[in-house]
Amino acid sequence: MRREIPFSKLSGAGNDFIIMDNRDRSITLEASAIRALCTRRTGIGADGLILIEPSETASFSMLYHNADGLPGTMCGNGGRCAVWFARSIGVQPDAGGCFRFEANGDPYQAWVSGPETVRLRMREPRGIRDEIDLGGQYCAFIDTGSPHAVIRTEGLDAVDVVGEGRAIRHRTDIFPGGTNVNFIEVTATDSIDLRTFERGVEDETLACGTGAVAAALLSRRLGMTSADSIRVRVKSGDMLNVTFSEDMREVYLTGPAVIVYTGVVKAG
Ligand SMILES: N[C@H](CCC[C@H](N)C(=O)O)C(=O)O
Repeated sequence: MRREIPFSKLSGAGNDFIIMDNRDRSITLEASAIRALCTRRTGIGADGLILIEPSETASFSMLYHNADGLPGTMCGNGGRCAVWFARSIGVQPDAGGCFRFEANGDPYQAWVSGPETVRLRMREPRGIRDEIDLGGQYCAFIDTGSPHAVIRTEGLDAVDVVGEGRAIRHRTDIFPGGTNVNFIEVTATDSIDLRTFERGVEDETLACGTGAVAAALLSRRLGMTSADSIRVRVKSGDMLNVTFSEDMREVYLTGPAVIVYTGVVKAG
């Protein structure tokens, strides 16, 4: 039954999310309803929809859906926005200022590190592949909570992110579950520019958190950058920061998380 559901719309460096408090588990949304809410012009419009749910092991559980209405894998910007939203509805950090939540069965920790700024400790990366032949073009791959192919370019503005990204996203012969596709341009030994084609949104988004982490880690691993703290400028023009230990097991993503507006929507 359709009912009035309060929500907030958040932007994590331009990656935007509808977030709802479902700690009482009263909200049930079919994939088609989530897709309609995320559709721009006819819905609220967002790259994804997040439900904040109860958790037995942490302060809350983040249930993330892509704009296509289906549950997604980890969303880094969504995680940062979920923490900022949770704080706005009264969720308290521990004595050390740490917010603990779970997502996709993994534990996450986050801290408010500045005004409208959240720092998130990411899961250990997996599945690294340094060089994959796409047929005339090469990419690297890493799973930072979500699967990401990373391609180095020169002249990032001119790249056909949607056309090329979509083709690589569907190379299920190489990436069985599909993949997000990131195009990077190295701008300094500690900075890169990034544009991402997102699986589940099926379009270029203005930012991607797990993609920024993937791009930063692989740029360092493959010798394109040489710092352990990388500035990643995303399509919106915002900066994400990715900091990591030498063995890349400890990885942090930091960037803006802003409540753009709050409202009430009829859905269900
Ligand atoms: N935008 C997200 C990634 C969502 C992952 C999703 N596109 C998928 O592959 O399921 C982020 O900030 O990390």
